[in-house]
Amino acid sequence: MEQKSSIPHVLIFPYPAQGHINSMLKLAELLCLSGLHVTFINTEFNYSRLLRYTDAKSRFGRFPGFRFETISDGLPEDHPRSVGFLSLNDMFDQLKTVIKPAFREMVISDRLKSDVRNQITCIIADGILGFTIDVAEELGIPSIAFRTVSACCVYAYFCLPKLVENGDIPFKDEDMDRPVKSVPEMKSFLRCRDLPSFCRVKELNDRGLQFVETETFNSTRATAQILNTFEDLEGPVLNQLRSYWRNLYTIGPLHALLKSRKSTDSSQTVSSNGLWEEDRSCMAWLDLQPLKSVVYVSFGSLTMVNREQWLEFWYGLVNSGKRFLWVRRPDSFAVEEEECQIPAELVEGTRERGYMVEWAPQEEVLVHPAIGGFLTHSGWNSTLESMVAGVPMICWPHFADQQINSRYVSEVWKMGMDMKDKCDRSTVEKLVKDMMDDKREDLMRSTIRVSEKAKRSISEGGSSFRNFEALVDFIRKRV
Ligand SMILES: O=c1ccn([C@@H]2O[C@H](COP(=O)(O)OP(=O)(O)O[C@H]3O[C@H](CO)[C@@H](O)[C@H](O)[C@H]3O)[C@@H](O)[C@H]2O)c(=O)[nH]1
Ligand SMILES: C[C@H]1CC[C@@H]2C(C(=O)O)=CO[C@@H](O)[C@@H]21
Repeated sequence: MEQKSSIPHVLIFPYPAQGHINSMLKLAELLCLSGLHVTFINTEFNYSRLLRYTDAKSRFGRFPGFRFETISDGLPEDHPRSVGFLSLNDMFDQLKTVIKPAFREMVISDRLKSDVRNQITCIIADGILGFTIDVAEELGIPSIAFRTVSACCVYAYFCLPKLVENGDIPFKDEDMDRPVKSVPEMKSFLRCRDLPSFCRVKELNDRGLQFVETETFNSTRATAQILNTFEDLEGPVLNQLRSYWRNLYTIGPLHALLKSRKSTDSSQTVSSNGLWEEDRSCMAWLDLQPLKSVVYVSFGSLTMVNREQWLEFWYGLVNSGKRFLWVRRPDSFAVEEEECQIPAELVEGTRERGYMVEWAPQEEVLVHPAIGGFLTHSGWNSTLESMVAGVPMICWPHFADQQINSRYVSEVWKMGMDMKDKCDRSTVEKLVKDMMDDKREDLMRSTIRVSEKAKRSISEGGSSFRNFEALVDFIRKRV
């Protein structure tokens, strides 16, 4: 049996939003399976939802060296948190004024150590929570910045000074199709509209832009960095990133790495880390649908859709004549559903070929044999999940990294179509038909290629498999 004093104790702290908690919980589980002790911090608000809607407590309960801890985000219970842009700024405020001091106090005190666990030996925090690096430095322990977005997005942020110097941003004109030349690796395909949404500003002092730029450059101060991606997918950009981040571990797709590690343990299946209640009835509905016949529609955990957009998507899906499974989060509508008169043809088309849920077991849905395509907002987790499942995509990016992810999906990985900045029923209908019929053969060829590469990366001997082992080694050597 390993001595307590030699077991690393890792503190994991995600930005308090679904897309970040998800991948960092996967990492936590992988580290526990490797025998490390882990403390995982959530905000009280997110932790109570995680307990309500998932089996996280019992799943992690089987690791004696694992603990959940919570910090208040200081916001009232009914605050929308990260949903919508205004509330994003509220969260940025809370990070500075409430979360940062609470985090420091928790880590500096001896509270996290016990008879069976060391004091914290390493902090793995979200790559946009730079204050955690200061705390690690104060304690004299290593800090690892885990940026949960794509490498191509992070690289675009590192190019921000060049984008400003060359006059690419702030946007002066409205020509969103203007090619962007300041990111050398992307100059053959990157347009203004493909830059991460935080670049869509008229003033350089925009809060969101300053936040992502500051945090990106701050992350170079961490002892090491993690990305949920793989070498075969983003190789050229990763080479560039390594001039900023000398200790970069690419260990994705994390959900697939975890699944493969757990499949050697017979008691395990895919587990949810969702902050909404999963409606599993859609799995039974999928079981009744023909092979590859269903379009899965989901815009992640933060996207807001207005009434007009919602109706255009709905008409486009119904008019395509294809079957669809649509996730409509209860908090994703700017209007109350009762206020909307639903046209009879939509009700009828949905009854015949559609199914709607408020939150789905997405990882399981995407690998279901009935799924033929994914209409997605291009959040990074969804993109990776679709890649591994070998499902082509129609991308409708909403904000942040999604604008550049969707460009890579269509122009570089060629596993989908990008409908950014458009939302009309005829475009939706055409792209659904393209994905499911007219352009399917070509799309599937590259989709399968990417999927195979992803699976190879997490299999024994693959780059992410080896990098994860190296990461565990790195953490062990620093106890
Ligand atoms: O019904 C659903 C819908 C989603 N999910 C899961 O929720 C996660 C959503 O993550 P993601 O696709 O990354 O979208 P967001 O929730 O929007 O994620 C935020 O965080 C990501 C990681 O930083 C960024 O890439 C996104 O742009 C940002 O919006 C995925 O794992 C999905 O499997 C479900 O389980 N059920
Ligand atoms: C809350 C948003 C600010 C930036 C974050 C992000 C990132 O660049 O790491 C991606 O998606 C959003 O969830 C985050």
